[in-house]
Parts: sequence; structure tokens; C-alpha cells
Amino acid sequence: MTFGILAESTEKPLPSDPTLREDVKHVLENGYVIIRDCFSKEEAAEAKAEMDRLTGKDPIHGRNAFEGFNTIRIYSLLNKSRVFDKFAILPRVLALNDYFLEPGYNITVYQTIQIAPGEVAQPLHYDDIFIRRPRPRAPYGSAIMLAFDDYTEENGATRVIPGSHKWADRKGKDEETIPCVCPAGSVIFFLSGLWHGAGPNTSSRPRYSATLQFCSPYIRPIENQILAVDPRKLKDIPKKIVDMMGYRTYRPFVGYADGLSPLKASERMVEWLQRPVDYDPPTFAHGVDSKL
Ligand SMILES: O=C(O)CCC(=O)C(=O)O
Ligand SMILES: [Fe+2]
Repeated sequence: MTFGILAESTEKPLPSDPTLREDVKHVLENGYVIIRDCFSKEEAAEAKAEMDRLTGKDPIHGRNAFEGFNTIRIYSLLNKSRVFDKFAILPRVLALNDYFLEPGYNITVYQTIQIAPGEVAQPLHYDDIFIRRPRPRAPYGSAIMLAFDDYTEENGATRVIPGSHKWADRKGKDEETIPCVCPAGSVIFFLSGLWHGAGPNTSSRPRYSATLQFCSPYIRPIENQILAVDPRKLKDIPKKIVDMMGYRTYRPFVGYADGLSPLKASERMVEWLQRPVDYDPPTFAHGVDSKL
């Protein structure tokens, strides 16, 4: 293989599982892969109904071209509903992450995206554009788009520029994109260096979807999941997701707080907030035999 850009992955042999192997090969070559039948039509319908419930009667639309003036985004999804948990631990997606990302990767964004008829194309971008390191480079993250509706060219299916994850400084142009047309229940997986954007919605119905993005464990997440989600809800969230919210340390000890694991520190924070401020806290919160 000759994808020097994936410095960490190039040395890796292709996975032996035939399905994963094909997914990986497609991503290495194109920067993305469309995976059909990741979840059922019933689960997609349930997600749409939950989006409607959360949106309510007075939705707030995007504030800029990136968010989309005709688009409704529900941020901090993990704090607002348990319906979307199942989409955060899809085995084929996690298998791709395990191949492409550093072990201990975290969730950096999880939000729904509902694009209304009349919305224009989102400005093209790549998701780790804020990392000012030369391209091409190993991916600092990955993203999935969850198609809760059939994705069509007319309703604003996510558009990608195949192979653009290998580019250096070139900027993606709209005419270079192709739409990721796929049925509801599909996932589009792509590397954080791939040029992409939501398409314009020229249809008469909204496009229901969500995006879930992951980042290497040493990157500051775009949405701070630890502040975004009420820590008293952690017991209701699958452990794998809690871990990916940043509640475990990255080897050897990145992310600790006062010598405590982030999870222990968050339990302490909940207790703190129920008591008067302690201006003389214990010097050694972690004690002698605690582990990180
Ligand atoms: O909605 C889409 O199809 C793409 C959204 C996206 O790329 C983003 O918000 O970063
Ligand atoms: Fe994006």
C-alpha cells in the first residue's frame, strides 16, 4: 500500500475479516465508505420521531452558513435523549475507528442535522480543519453521517470529494463533489481530512440525519462532552460511550483531575455542588492506593 498520508495506518496490515477489509480498502483509497443496513428502518423512524419531539414547535435554526440558516441542529445529544445511544456504538463503525484512529479515541461531536427544503449547500470543509498541521497527514479523527431518511441528491445527501483526504493544501470545489446517495439505515463513514459538506435541499421534505464524530484521544474535542452532559446521567449511558466522552484517561494518564480518574472527579464534582465551597480542599485527593 502506498498511502503515506496514513502514517500510523500504512504499517498496519489490512484486517482479515472480509467485510471490514473491504470497508478499510475503500476508505484508504477514497477517504470515505457508505455502509448500508447499519440500523433498521424502525430505528430510523424512531430517531426521526425523537428529533421532532426534541425540536418542538419553535425550532432554532442555524446562525451561520456552516450551521445552515435553514437547518436545525440539536447539539449535546447525549444529554437530551437515550434514543441515539445505539448509533454511537455501531460495530462496523467502531471497527473502522479501531483501524484508523489511536486507541482511546473520543467523541468530539454528536448532533442531529435536519435540513429543510430550500437550504443551500453547506460550505465545503474537512472536519479537522482547525488542526494547523501540514496535509496530507494521518487522520486525527473520523465522522459518520447517520441517514435517518433516504439520502438523495435532491434532499441534500452529504457530498464528498473522493480521494481528497490525500490532498495537501488544495481547496475543495463544489463541482468536484459527489452525493452519497443511500437508503435510510445507512452510515457514511469518512476520515477527518476528507473534503465534504451537506448538499442543498431542493426537495419538498426535510432531510433527517445526525453526525457523530470521533477524535484522537490527545485532541481537544469540538464539543466538550464532559461539560455538555449532566454527570448524574452517566449511569444510564452505555459504558463504551461514557469512555468515549472522555471519562477515562489516555495512556499513561492524560485527562486526570487532581490525581483522580475523570469519572471519579466528576462524582466529586456532583458532591461539591451540593455543599458550600471548600476553600481548603484535601491536598491529596487520590489517597495512597488509588489508581488512575
Ligand atoms: O449534514 C451533512 O451532510 C454534513 C454536515 C457536516 O459535514 C458537518 O456539520 O460537519
Ligand atoms: Fe463536516
